[in-house]
Amino acid sequence: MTDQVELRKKRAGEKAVEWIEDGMTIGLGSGSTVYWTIKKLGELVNKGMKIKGVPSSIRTEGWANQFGVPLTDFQQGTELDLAIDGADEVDPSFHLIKGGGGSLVREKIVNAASKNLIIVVDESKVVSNLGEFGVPIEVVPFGWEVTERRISQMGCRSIQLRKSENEIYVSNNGNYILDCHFGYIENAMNLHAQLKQVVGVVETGLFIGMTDHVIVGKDNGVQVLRK
Ligand SMILES: O=C[C@H](O)[C@H](O)[C@H](O)COP(=O)(O)O
Repeated sequence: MTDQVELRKKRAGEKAVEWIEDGMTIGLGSGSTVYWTIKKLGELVNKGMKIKGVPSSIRTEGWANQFGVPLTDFQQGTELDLAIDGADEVDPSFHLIKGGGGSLVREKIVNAASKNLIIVVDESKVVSNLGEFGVPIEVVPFGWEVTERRISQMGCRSIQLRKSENEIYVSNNGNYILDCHFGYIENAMNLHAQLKQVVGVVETGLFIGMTDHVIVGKDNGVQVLRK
């Protein structure tokens, strides 16, 4: 990754803390852009801000611990005021493809539990149509081959079982991920609904109608997109 891309991610990630207020409970998304949010949030906590975070991945939990961001979980009747998360693609309706880092299920649970969702991205993630980036689909390992065949019959142009260093990638939930290219997606909500009907599918990386604001990191600053 170039320094310029990293700078754009940093700008977007850091900007998001401006929406965080004392006393809030925050959903902490996953990925290299949210890393900057968590780092900045750690600075604010060290200066006395009182917040708690609910992490959406084991990696995020590690960063929160590293930067001194206090954590909580859903067991304690937690209500999330705000969630901040990254994305792999954002379209003009703020529909998203997420899960490039494999955290889609926990991210969707955290984001759906939050009153508001802010997405932080570098400008390369803002697209006119979803679909260039394959849709990650988390599936139960048992019978994944059958699940894959069913999804292939749904207009999927290519489908790959995600691997990491030649081993099958296993999500934080113990599941596999299929990366599915459908070409440009005309109706993301329909596609998501159809995929969810397939036995063995746990969740899709299509996040529809959840996002309130998008913060875009650019070469010359940040842009805040509002609905
Ligand atoms: O599973 C990973 C998440 O959906 C990430 O939020 C997404 O992949 C964007 O990550 P990054 O900010 O590293 O591009």
